Amino acid sequence: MLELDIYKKLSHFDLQVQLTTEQERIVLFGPSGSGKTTILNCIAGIVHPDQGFIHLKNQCLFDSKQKGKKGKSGIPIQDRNVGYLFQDYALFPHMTVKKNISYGMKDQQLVETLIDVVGIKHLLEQYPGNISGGEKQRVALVRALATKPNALLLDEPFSALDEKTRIECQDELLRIHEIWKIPILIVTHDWKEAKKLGQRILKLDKGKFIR
Ligand SMILES: Nc1ncnc2c1ncn2[C@@H]1O[C@H](COP(=O)(O)OP(=O)(O)OP(=O)(O)O)[C@@H](O)[C@H]1O
Repeated sequence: MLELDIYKKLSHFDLQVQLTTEQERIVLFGPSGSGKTTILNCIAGIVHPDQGFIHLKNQCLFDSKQKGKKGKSGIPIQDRNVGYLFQDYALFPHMTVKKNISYGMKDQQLVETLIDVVGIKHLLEQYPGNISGGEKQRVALVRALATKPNALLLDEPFSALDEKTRIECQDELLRIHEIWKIPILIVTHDWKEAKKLGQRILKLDKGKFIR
């Protein structure tokens, strides 16, 4: 379960959102600069809310009411158990696909299942520089999940891909979520993608959810 209630002063407006979910795929949809990435960054621990709390699976990631570190910056990024997938893949270029995936891997059996579901077995010995954008994004997805996160954050994960590859990656994400039920937050600008992937779509404008 993911539960958050956060407030953060941004340059042009205040971000103020509340969200509770068990294991849904939630799409954050809104214009550029409305605060979508900041919400994901707060959950991941890259930026810190000014006030509020974030709880994930019985763990308090951040709580401004608590004294000390947890009240200021929350628990460190590496201890949050959150998978984060960016638009630009962020694979380690000097490591093979296999090494990239093994980095931080917690469950070998699960990783082997994911490699099968996503269909990247033939790429394991390749380096990121030698594989296509769609392949990189599949590898990055498996790598994000290999750490067995309690939640998955996807920031415009498929926007750089061509239509066909995008649809394939979306389908793979849906398949993965079927076998592995965790909260997934997806940022997208594509309404078609939002409707396909989101079990709930939250529209954001100037830091607030709107109807
Ligand atoms: N740490 C910060 N402190 C103050 N303001 C910030 C901070 N991070 C981002 N902002 C501002 O907050 C607003 C929201 O940024 P954010 O990146 O969350 O938007 P977004 O909805 O993800 O946009 P896009 O769709 O273009 O990626 C922007 O106006 C940005 O300049």
